[in-house]
Amino acid sequence: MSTPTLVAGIDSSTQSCKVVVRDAGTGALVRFGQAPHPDGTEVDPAAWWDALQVAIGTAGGLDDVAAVSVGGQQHGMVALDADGRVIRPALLWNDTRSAQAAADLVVELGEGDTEAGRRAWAAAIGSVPVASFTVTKLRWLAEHEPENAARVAAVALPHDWLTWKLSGSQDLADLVTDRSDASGTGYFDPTANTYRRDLLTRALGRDGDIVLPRVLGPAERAGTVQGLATVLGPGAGDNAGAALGVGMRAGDVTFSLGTSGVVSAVANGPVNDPTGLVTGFADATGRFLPMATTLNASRVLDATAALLGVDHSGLSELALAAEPGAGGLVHVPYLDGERTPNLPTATGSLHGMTRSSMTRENLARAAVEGMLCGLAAGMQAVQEQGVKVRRVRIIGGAARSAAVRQVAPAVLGLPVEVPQVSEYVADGACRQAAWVLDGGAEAPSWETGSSQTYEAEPAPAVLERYLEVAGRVAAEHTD
Ligand SMILES: Nc1ncnc2c1ncn2[C@@H]1O[C@H](COP(=O)(O)OP(=O)(O)O)[C@@H](O)[C@H]1O
Ligand SMILES: O=C(CO)[C@@H](O)[C@H](O)COP(=O)(O)O
Repeated sequence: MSTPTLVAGIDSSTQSCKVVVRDAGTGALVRFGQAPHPDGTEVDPAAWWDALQVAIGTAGGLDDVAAVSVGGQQHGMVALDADGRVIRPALLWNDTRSAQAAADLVVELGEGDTEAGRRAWAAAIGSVPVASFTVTKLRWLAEHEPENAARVAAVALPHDWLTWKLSGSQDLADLVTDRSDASGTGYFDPTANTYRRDLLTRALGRDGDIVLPRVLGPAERAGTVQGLATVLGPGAGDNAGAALGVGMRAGDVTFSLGTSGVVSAVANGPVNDPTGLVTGFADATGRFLPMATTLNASRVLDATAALLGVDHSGLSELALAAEPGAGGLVHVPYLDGERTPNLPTATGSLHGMTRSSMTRENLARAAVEGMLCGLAAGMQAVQEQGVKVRRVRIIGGAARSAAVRQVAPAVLGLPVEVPQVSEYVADGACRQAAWVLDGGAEAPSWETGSSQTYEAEPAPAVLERYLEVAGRVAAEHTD
């Protein structure tokens, strides 16, 4: 029997680094490794590199792997000096300190008119920047750390930087990225497929000498891993990686429940939503990936489980023992501020507390419902951009929760599919690596694993009540 050609995919996500090794021909899983990332919203990229080394080691190394691609958390600002050194810890997608910078950039582009600014940004880059976007972090740097801003010679994203590190190059000119991740910077137009250097200059206050990673095509080679023959793929933002991993087609909507909660859909044409609820990012195949992203998903369940002194299965049992609507308890889970809706200074709140509603079961249920309602609202926003929903699938760490699987169809009023547990971002990166080797017009098709469909009696009152309470919370946090 001949030895299979192996490919590897990396997901350098918020909480950990995962490495998946698969058979390039069939997609069968061969090896896996994972290592944790430090907590916090600013992280020294060296910690990602260290975690990647551990995860690669656990996954049996890359020596026998023909190609590898890196998927990674989007938007994080990796600022490099002229010698290729990291200037300061990277500000992550969930760091909200640049919220004022985002508001300023919007109003400036609108020449003093916020609504005009939103329209102008949506037309320029397909999205209205909020604190998550790299462009706002650069403005924050220019305002708060001018000595660091003056040293910036190149700006990369987490996946770009890891790809570069794997190549062993220290030359800024060798930095590469892909269209999906570039589209989350705030200075890339995914329709024209060009950087908007004017917007970068507007943010950083410096002229066009900053090196930006070259944007590779969906299956273009980025070189090889240092010291090995392993080909490097272009990589992708994690959500575009997941879309490739789960095999999303038009009409498929995916809920990714990791640290972030993401509702995404594949579209053939661009989306330019001036409300900012939907970001018009690119996917990893040459299409588009409209998304609505919250700052609060799996960690809402983590925090509630810790509060109740249970593990994830205990939290599920409690939540499923409560009635839909949690006895009137509504959890608006803005525990880390919020991005969609854009309420960076908001905090979480519990409404409807009475002596009868304040049970452990209702607290657990309200956390699950609150997290899902935030995403249901995101799905409505995506639909308002003309996306037709054929099916909804749930992936990511919190998709393992029995309560999430069973409550989601009730909250959404739709059946939901849960693909078999897998690391879909790393799987998508693997599939991209196989595509790079194969060089075909489309990514190679792999046998998809089984999935389970969950149905429930629709409970529209849960979302209605959540939206009413969330509207009041938003009003408290809006000037
Ligand atoms: N059975 C479970 N129920 C709910 N949440 C879970 C479960 N298993 C893992 N998680 C949560 O999923 C998260 C990790 O998921 P992941 O998609 O890897 O996140 P990220 O991509 O943000 O790093 C953690 O917050 C973890 O506690
Ligand atoms: O900011 C976004 C998307 O715009 C997030 O989806 C990040 O890309 C992080 O993803 P996870 O690590 O939580 O999966």
